[in-house]
Amino acid sequence: MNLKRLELVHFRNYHKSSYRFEPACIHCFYGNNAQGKTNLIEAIYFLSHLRSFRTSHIDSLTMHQKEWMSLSALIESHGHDEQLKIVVSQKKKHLFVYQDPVRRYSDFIGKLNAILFCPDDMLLFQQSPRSRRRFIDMELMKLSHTYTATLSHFQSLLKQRNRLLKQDDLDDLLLHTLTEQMIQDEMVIISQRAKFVKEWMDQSRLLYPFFSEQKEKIDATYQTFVEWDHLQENLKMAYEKSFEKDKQYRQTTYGIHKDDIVFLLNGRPIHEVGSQGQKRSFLLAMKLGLAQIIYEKTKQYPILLLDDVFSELDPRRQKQLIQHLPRSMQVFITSTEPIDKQWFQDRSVRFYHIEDGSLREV
Ligand SMILES: Nc1ncnc2c1ncn2[C@@H]1O[C@H](COP(=O)(O)OP(=O)(O)OP(=O)(O)O)[C@@H](O)[C@H]1O
Repeated sequence: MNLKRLELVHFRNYHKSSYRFEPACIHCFYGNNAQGKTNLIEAIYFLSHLRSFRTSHIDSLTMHQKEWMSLSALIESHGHDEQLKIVVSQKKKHLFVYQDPVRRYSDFIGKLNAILFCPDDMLLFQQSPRSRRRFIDMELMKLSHTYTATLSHFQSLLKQRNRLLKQDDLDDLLLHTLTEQMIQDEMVIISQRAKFVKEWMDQSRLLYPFFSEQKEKIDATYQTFVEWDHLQENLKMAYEKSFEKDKQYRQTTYGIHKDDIVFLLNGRPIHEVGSQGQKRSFLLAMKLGLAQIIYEKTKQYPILLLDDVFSELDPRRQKQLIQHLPRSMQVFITSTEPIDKQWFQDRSVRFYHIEDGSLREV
């Protein structure tokens, strides 16, 4: 997959700019602090995920004193071009493919498939289970419409169930019907999440030795609230057991909305035992591993966004990262210093200087 053209209008500190990018090329952006490097990466990420990786306040993406912003992209996927556009106005997103409005987010997310690696990723190990579930869900949503539909159906059932549990004259029959339907969705979601984590780790494990000096073993497990064997019966039993507790607490106390992914270094949770360097190596292997499984599932690499990661990596890891970037993958890298051209060997690479929301090829 390639981003061939990007247009930003009133996006953060970009007034109105349009840029063309070479397919399968590494694009390096450098410039001083606060010039718009991360903003550019954020724009591409937003087109991919329909959300920012650094704010949940969508209005902060619009340039100060402006009423709206828009992002347009010409992408190439499996040899075909497609035009995507997002307009954000009064905190609402309006989506278009070519000129046609798109109503469902699921019909837009993942059309531009980008994966991001940024310094804040280190927080993934420490943050709440919710952010780890969200990470997995975003990736699965980009890969599967069935997953997106099932997850959204489950979330609406969960809301209904919680609303019901808050009522004084609780309808037991309705509660059981909703629970039955939730179990059906949960079976799909649990198996897809667990399968995805396994495949992801199988790839990441192969890449980890390139970024680590030691011979640690990395792994990740998907932890759900019931035992795996006889999943359906176990889910039923878990809900039956928790009915009274749910009624008492007036909310659904068990379910996949409490699941977690635990990342392990030599069998122990990495957030408890890992050094900063080990966590970075783990993340590098995870991000490139993710690109690899996306390639295996879709037969094309996603776009890789590397925001300010070079300042976090020692020269050996920087070099290993560049050398392990698949040749057909389009990459966008930001840094405060120009990156040494020799590191890219015979790879197609372009350099840009960013200043005050504007970029210039150098
Ligand atoms: N909504 C907005 N409207 C106008 N300017 C904005 C808006 N949001 C952020 N900015 C400006 O964008 C700039 C920050 O851009 P960005 O985060 O991309 O910096 P950067 O080049 O990645 O810097 P660093 O190297 O420090 O990470 C700041 O000057 C900030 O004031």
